[in-house]
Amino acid sequence: MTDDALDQMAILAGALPFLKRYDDQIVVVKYGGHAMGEEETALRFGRDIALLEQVGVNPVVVHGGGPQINAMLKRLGVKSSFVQGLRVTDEEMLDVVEMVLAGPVNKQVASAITRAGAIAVGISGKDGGLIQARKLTRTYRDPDSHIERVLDLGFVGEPERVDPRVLQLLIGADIVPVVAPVGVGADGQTYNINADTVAGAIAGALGAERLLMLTDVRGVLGPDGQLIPEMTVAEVKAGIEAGWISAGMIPKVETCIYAVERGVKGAVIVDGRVPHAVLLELFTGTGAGTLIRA
Ligand SMILES: Nc1ncnc2c1ncn2[C@@H]1O[C@H](COP(=O)(O)OP(=O)(O)O)[C@@H](O)[C@H]1O
Ligand SMILES: CC(=O)N[C@@H](CCC(=O)OP(=O)(O)O)C(=O)O
Repeated sequence: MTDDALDQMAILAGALPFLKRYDDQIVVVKYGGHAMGEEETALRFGRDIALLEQVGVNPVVVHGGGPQINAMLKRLGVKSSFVQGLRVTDEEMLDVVEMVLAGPVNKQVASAITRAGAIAVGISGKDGGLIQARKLTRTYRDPDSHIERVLDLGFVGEPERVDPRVLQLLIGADIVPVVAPVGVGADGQTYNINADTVAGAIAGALGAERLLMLTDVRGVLGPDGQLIPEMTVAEVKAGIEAGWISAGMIPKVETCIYAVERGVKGAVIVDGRVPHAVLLELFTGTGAGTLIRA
């Protein structure tokens, strides 16, 4: 038995009460591009997801791939920019984003899970009408004129409607769905959507028991830099207002709020760099990151 399998066994040894709680429940796991790291990290993640499936949980994986898109853009010599944490996406950029997310990244994640003994199928939000999207409209206040202006990020979208039937079919057949965050408009236009947002929308539409957001920080850190194990929606909103929750953490906590307000029992931000982060979060009493509840 490998060290990794022994670690999994050790976590499962005390997990009986938690196994009952999550039996046949849906757990949506957002696997961020930063958490993916080297091939061995992806394989270890795949083994944890396969184990969840094998012990009776129904995992659904939504992956990102920001750093992987950046690497491909570098190879192609294409420059990219972000506004409010979102990639400005023109037609050329959209081609690269879809190619990378729905291509190698999606297949690498699905194949890591399948190699570990479960069956995983990779799809994008365009398959089976999963994510009907619309162009994202955001406004910002011009700091000089104080006039409210519309932000144009090109083909960046937001989910308008999630049709979970394709996911339910796969889950019903004991297949782990692996979703790339690309959606399609009513007119057939493809949209690039932030993976956190897609994970929240899918967790809400499926009535998931838990949403786990795997990233490369320990969770939400307070003003003193200490990890906060549990927060209410009101406390999160106060943290954003006060400014100590900022940058890339904002879409993450906003996604968690969105999900818990739609009935997801708990949304957690977890450090995906920690070996077996998913198992530790679900199957140990203390959890590993920041739990956000209604
Ligand atoms: N209060 C906070 N606690 C933890 N991280 C925070 C906080 N405020 C801002 N951040 C930033 O948010 C980042 C996580 O978001 P991001 O890099 O977009 O993750 P991912 O690539 O996994 O989607 C952290 O690396 C950190 O720099
Ligand atoms: C609109 C937008 O910004 N889309 C993201 C989609 C991938 C993503 O969200 O990846 P991570 O979770 O690894 O950050 C992008 O183009 O990078």
